[in-house]
Parts: sequence; structure tokens; C-alpha cells
Amino acid sequence: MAYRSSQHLWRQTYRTVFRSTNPNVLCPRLKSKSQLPIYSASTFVLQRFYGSKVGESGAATSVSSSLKQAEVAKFAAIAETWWDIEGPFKPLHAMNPTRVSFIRSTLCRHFRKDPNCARPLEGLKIIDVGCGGGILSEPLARLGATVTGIDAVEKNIRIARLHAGLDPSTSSIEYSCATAEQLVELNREFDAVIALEVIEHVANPSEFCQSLAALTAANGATVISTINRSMRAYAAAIVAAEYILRWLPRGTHQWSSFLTPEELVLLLQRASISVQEMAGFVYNPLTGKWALSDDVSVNFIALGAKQIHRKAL
Ligand SMILES: C[S@@+](CC[C@H](N)C(=O)[O-])C[C@H]1O[C@@H](n2cnc3c(N)ncnc32)[C@H](O)[C@@H]1O
Ligand SMILES: [Mg+2]
Repeated sequence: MAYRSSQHLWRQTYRTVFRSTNPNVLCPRLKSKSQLPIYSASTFVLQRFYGSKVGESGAATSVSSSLKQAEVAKFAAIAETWWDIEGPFKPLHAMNPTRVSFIRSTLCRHFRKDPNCARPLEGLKIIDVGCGGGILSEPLARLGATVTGIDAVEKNIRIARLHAGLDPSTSSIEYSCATAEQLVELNREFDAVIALEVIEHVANPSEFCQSLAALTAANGATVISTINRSMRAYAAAIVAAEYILRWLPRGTHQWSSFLTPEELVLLLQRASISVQEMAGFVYNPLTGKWALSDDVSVNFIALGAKQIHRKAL
């Protein structure tokens, strides 16, 4: 049922937002928390990697900068190529319809909205953290959301603004050069906070999750996608994508900065975000298309709900 309805949604998303052909999509929905194995080894890894900075209270504590200067410099160097679909962002363009399909169906479930209408995200305030040139912000705006896009690289924001301004359906996107923590300090809140392919580039993933959680309104949703720290991901996302196929500049990704799904679930849980849905992205080299899958061994995406802790009376 979930599979069939997500296929239908996929077709609709693709036609309305991207206007092209239709890859096969599976949108698995977690039925219970037991489907998200959280190994005690993950706790060990988190403590080793992120030390005592993993918050115990679940509240966004002292907010420092998530910026890693070397990462910011890498993205600044290729900023002009955001909308070149054969350039370094080719994989993000290729994955985009699949990830928008996941976001559309999961946000509609979360906010009890009709996924079949033309503007299913109407009425939702969404922030795209680390928006780059706006590859995700634009389809979200076309689906009816009120979109804010932020990025640490000024050049990215200039390009995103320029591109969004070319189409009346995206010209309302509010772009600014900022980090998540800076918006937390301004007490901004959004119904949905989305950070796709960003967490593997920040200085401290635990603090980054705390900032995303602080930006998420009560009963809101947080969506994160990243790359698994697995041997398959090393082979696919680094050896194949950077060295063999040359989709990405060499050195784009550091394997040690990837997170396993269990680690991401734990980091979000400690930021009071409970992961409800997760899916993998898989690439079919014969068709050149991406699809959603149960296989989270390389690229994956998760949606979590912000938990509200009631104070004891
Ligand atoms: C791989 S790109 C992903 C872009 C976009 N989210 C997408 O998936 O289409 C990562 C983006 O995150 C931005 N970035 C990296 N570290 C950041 C930080 N600490 N705060 C905000 N943006 C950051 C980079 O400038 C870059 O545009
Ligand atoms: Mg990346």
C-alpha cells in the first residue's frame, strides 16, 4: 500500500516539479521503533567521535559555529556550477526528484496533509539549511511551502537568489547567508527543518543536530540526508564518484565524516528529535536513475518528529 501510494506520489511530484520521466520508487515507512536498531556500539562511537559535547539534556546548549573552513572553501570554489546539471552537482540534480518524493510523502503524513493536491506543502514554513544554489528549495516552493534557504557560502546564496528570481513560483524564497546556529540565536522556528547532504560537512554533527532541533517548532519535523560510514559507501561515494566516474571533485568527502543510520538516530534522539521514517537512495547504473529503497548502506534520508517534553508539575 505504502509502496503503491508512494509510486503514485512520485509520478505526480516528478511531473509537477521536474517534468520528466519516472523512476521506480519504494518509500518504506517504519512501523515501529524496533525497526531502527540502535546498537550500544553506536553510543561508544558517538562518545569517541563527539565526546562530551553530545548533549544530555536534549536542549540546544551553548551554540558554537558548525563551520569547517576547509569545507566552506570547497563549496565556494565550485559555486558557479550549481545549476550545471553535468557539473560537480550532477549527483544532487539526479537524486533530487527522489529526495523530493520522500520529503513530500513524509511531510504530508506528518502534518496530515493531502499529498495528492497540487500544492501539498501549502501553509508550511520550511527552512533548507545548507541550501547551496537552491536545488531543493525551489521544488519545495513549487509544492506550496514558504521556504527560507540558508547557506554558509555567500556566493551560493547569490546564485540561489538569482536562479529563484527567474521563475515567479520560486521568487518568494527568502535566502540568506547564515548558519543554523545564527538563526537559533534569532529565535527563528519552522514547521520543517531540512538539511540534505550537509551534516557530513559540519564541524560538530551533534551540535548541528541540536541547532536543527532548536529551529524546529513544537510538533514539527526535521529531515536529514547523508552518507553511511560503510565500506560500500567508501567504494561508491568516494572511489567511484570521485576517482572513477569523476562526478565530484576529489576530496569532496571524508569517509570518517560519514555517519551510520544508528549514529544519526542517536544524535537526533539526544536533540529531542525522534526518527519516524528512513529510506535509502540507490543508484541504477543501467538507467542512470535513483530510487528510494530499504537499502541504507550508502545514501540515506531520515525524518524525525520533535518531541515535546512536558515539565513535571
Ligand atoms: C553538498 S552541499 C548540499 C546542498 C543542498 N543541501 C542540496 O542537497 O542540494 C552542502 C552545502 O552545505 C553548505 N554548508 C557546509 N557547512 C555548512 C554550515 N556549517 N552551515 C551552513 N551551510 C553549510 C555548503 O556551503 C554547501 O552549499
Ligand atoms: Mg556531501
